[in-house]
This record gives sequence, C-alpha cells and structure tokens, in this order.
Amino acid sequence: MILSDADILERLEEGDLVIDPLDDYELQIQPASVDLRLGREFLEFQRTNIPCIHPTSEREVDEYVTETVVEDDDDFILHPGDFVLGTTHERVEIPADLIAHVEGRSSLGRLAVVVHATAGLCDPGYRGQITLELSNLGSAPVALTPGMRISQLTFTELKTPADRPYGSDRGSKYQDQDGPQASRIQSDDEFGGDQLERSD
Ligand SMILES: O=c1ccn([C@H]2C[C@H](O)[C@@H](COP(=O)(O)OP(=O)(O)OP(=O)(O)O)O2)c(=O)[nH]1
Repeated sequence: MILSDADILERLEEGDLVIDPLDDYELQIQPASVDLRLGREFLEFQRTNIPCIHPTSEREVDEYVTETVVEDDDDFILHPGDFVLGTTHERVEIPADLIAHVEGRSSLGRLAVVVHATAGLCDPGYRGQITLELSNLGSAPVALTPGMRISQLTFTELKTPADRPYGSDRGSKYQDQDGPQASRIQSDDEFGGDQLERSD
C-alpha cells in the first residue's frame, strides 16, 4: 500500500516517520509523496590518472572526488553529461514497516535532470540525509539552487515490519549519513569488509 498525504501526515504525527526539517507542509506534502529540498554540498568526480575505481581501495575516493559547498544565494551548475552527488536538505527516519522511494520531480525531469542513477530506495530502518545521484541528461547546463525542491519521497507499507531493519547491527554503511557520501563499496563483505584495504 502506498501512503497518501493523510497517511503520511498521520505517520509524521505518530513520530516514527521523521522528515526534518519539514518547514512548509503546504508546499512539500503532495497527494502521495513529500518533496525534499536540495542541500548545499556536492561531491564532484574529477578526471584522474588512477587506472580505475577499484572496489577494494578506500584511498582512491579522495583522488577522484572533491567537495563543493555552494554559498548563500549561489547556484550549482550541472553541465550536460555531469554526474555529481548531492544531498537532500532534510534528514529522514524510515520506520521498520515502510520503504521510501526516492523519485525525481517532473519539473526537473523536463529539464533532463535526474536524481538517482539506480537504487533509489531507502530501507526500512534507514536514518540520515539522502545522497542524490544527480545527472544532467540534456544538452544545456542547468542551475541547481540549494533549497529548491529537487526530489520526492513516496512510501510503501510493508506487509510486516522488517525483522532486521537497516542499521548498525547489520553493518549498514550509510546509516546516519550527513551530506553527500561517496560509495563505500569497499566495506562490502565480498571485498573483504572493513578489514581489507589495498595499499597500491
Ligand atoms: O538514492 C538513494 C538511495 C538510498 N540512499 C540511502 C538509503 C538506503 O537505505 C541506503 C542504502 O541503500 P542500498 O541498500 O541500496 O545500498 P547498498 O550499497 O546496498 O548499501 P548497504 O550495503 O549498506 O545496504 O542508502 C541514499 O542515500 N540515496
């Protein structure tokens, strides 16, 4: 079951679903979704001499990613073909019996701006800001203004609450993320978890 505006408000009032700050209910709560705003931090991918991004090397993240913080009244220009990581301004907490889907907004889609490359799903139990995988699929640069409504979250109720929600007891690596976070794929068990770190 997908939550309607009334259902969303009820869950927010109960307090187990958290979207913080939710400054303008009138503007942000849509018929069956909640619009989230763009934060001011961005991670940009640099052209680099490393041979490839290797899942087992933590060190390389700093070599191909740099952070930009947009000042007040300024914009971030997303050029055609760009792929950057942004963040929602809001922090969310998803209860164990809901899944949240990160979607774009049609008005941005019509400008060829998409908000995730894949896996736009917030697990039951997830807490934190949401990292946006922003791309410009069009042919004209688009100005993104921190504070603008950039994405929307829809919520689906699970038949039963998750037995093992997203969280520290299952090693969930993006729990409580603050600002855009680069991939932590090197923490995956198949790449040696947190133990393995390549030295080359
Ligand atoms: O566009 C998105 C989608 C999800 N998330 C957050 C919420 C989600 O619960 C978490 C983990 O997502 P997922 O399970 O798809 O990633 P993973 O690579 O499998 O991470 P983990 O191994 O921690 O589950 O990342 C975002 O920040 N942005």
